[in-house]
Amino acid sequence: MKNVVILISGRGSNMQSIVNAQIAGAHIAAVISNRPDAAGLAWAAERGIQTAVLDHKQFADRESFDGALVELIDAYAPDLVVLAGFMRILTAGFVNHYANRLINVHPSLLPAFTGLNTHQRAIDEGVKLAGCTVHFVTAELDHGPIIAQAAVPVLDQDTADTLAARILVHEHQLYPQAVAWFVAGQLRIAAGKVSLLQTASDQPFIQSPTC
Ligand SMILES: Nc1nc2c(c(=O)[nH]1)N[C@@H](CN(C=O)c1ccc(C(=O)N[C@@H](CCC(=O)O)C(=O)O)cc1)CN2
Ligand SMILES: NCC(=O)N[C@@H]1O[C@H](COP(=O)([O-])[O-])[C@@H](O)[C@H]1O
Repeated sequence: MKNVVILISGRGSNMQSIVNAQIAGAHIAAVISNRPDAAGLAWAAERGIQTAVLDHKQFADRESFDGALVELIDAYAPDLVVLAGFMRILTAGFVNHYANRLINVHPSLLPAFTGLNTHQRAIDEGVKLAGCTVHFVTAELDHGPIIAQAAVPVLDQDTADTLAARILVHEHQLYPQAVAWFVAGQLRIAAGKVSLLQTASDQPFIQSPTC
């Protein structure tokens, strides 16, 4: 079994999709939040998953928070650390400690729209395709090697909320799949690019815009 630690900051819907996927070979060792009021904590605890809070506001700076977060996470002997709606920029020290075993889901088709407020920015720019990206995390924000993406059409009448809701459906499919590939040892990183080692049991994973 591979130990998976999931970091959240709020409702944790992506964490829930990963837990509900019951991924073969994955043990959800803990759900950790930087926010004491994160709704995902109660959801996880109700299902017997260990939870913890490390409030970033209790620390003088990023480095001290990240150092304490590493200590907390490492207590669960993680093979994989999953950022699922985790809303803190992590220091290079943290990212390097979990090199090639730290992933994130970002609500845009990276490299477009790094950072926050991605859906409103996509609408404001008039793009016709938006979506989500699962990637390995590097020190440079939202620029790590891409594992998988899902594209979603932007409709004329879309608001940030309607677009977010449509993309979230795909996040909830893409992220558990990416975790399953990692746990199965099917992901390889070379020269900043991720390749998927297919296995006989794999369904062809079609990554194409949904129209
Ligand atoms: N070093 C890295 N840290 C993080 C990455 C990354 O790729 N490299 N991904 C992010 C996730 N993320 C987008 O997917 C993201 C999260 C948070 C922020 C941000 O600006 N956070 C602010 C606080 C915002 C808030 O509390 O609401 C901050 O940290 O000052 C941008 C992008 C996770 N970390
Ligand atoms: N930059 C990070 C970021 O914006 N992540 C986004 O937060 C939303 C809530 O996630 P959740 O429902 O899993 O908590 C998700 O759409 C996720 O892509």
